[in-house]
Amino acid sequence: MAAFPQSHHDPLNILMAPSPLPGLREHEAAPSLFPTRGSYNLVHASKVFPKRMPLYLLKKITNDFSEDRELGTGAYGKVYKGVHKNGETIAVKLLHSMPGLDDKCFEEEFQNLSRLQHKNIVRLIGFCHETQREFVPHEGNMIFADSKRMALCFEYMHNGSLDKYIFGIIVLFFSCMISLIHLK
Ligand SMILES: Nc1ncnc2c1ncn2[C@@H]1O[C@H](COP(=O)(O)OP(=O)(O)OP(=O)(O)O)[C@@H](O)[C@H]1O
Repeated sequence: MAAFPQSHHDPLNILMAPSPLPGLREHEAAPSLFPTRGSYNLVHASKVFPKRMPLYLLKKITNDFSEDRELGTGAYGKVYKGVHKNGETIAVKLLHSMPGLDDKCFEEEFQNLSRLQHKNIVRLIGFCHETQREFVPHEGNMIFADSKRMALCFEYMHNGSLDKYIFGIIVLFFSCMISLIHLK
């Protein structure tokens, strides 16, 4: 049975988690993302299940996906540092719109990532899947069209990604080799 209810009327509903979330009793339902009183721990709350994060919130915490918040670029999109007003930090991967990345593909990827829970795997803590109406250039004119924004939010890794370490180790290895050759 699908973990998410499918709706043929509203494509955004395909990612809406039922309430209360599976495995939780009514009084244990995951708290809202938005802090209502005191500080709210984004990362802790998402230990229950990745949460829907509205686009406006992701824009707010990434300074509207500004360049100075870019952490890196992968095959599927850019990754931004999102800093919540309470100081919590997350990594927001804003997916490129690309052929083949439809709602079904996004949902499958989301389901797979949600199931991955291991201390050595960066944890998915939220997602965003929204359609906005906006002016876009089209054949020399500006037209009003639907634009889909999809993002995946992960725990922020303070030390960056493993590939930087591997690259660092390779550089260190070759510098040592060159020093040894010079000593000979
Ligand atoms: N959770 C994170 N915390 C901090 N930095 C991150 C995080 N995730 C990604 N990054 C940064 O963003 C860069 C791009 O990450 P991304 O996962 O998009 O691409 P990738 O690691 O090349 O994998 P792929 O393109 O296959 O998805 C990484 O190299 C890293 O520097």
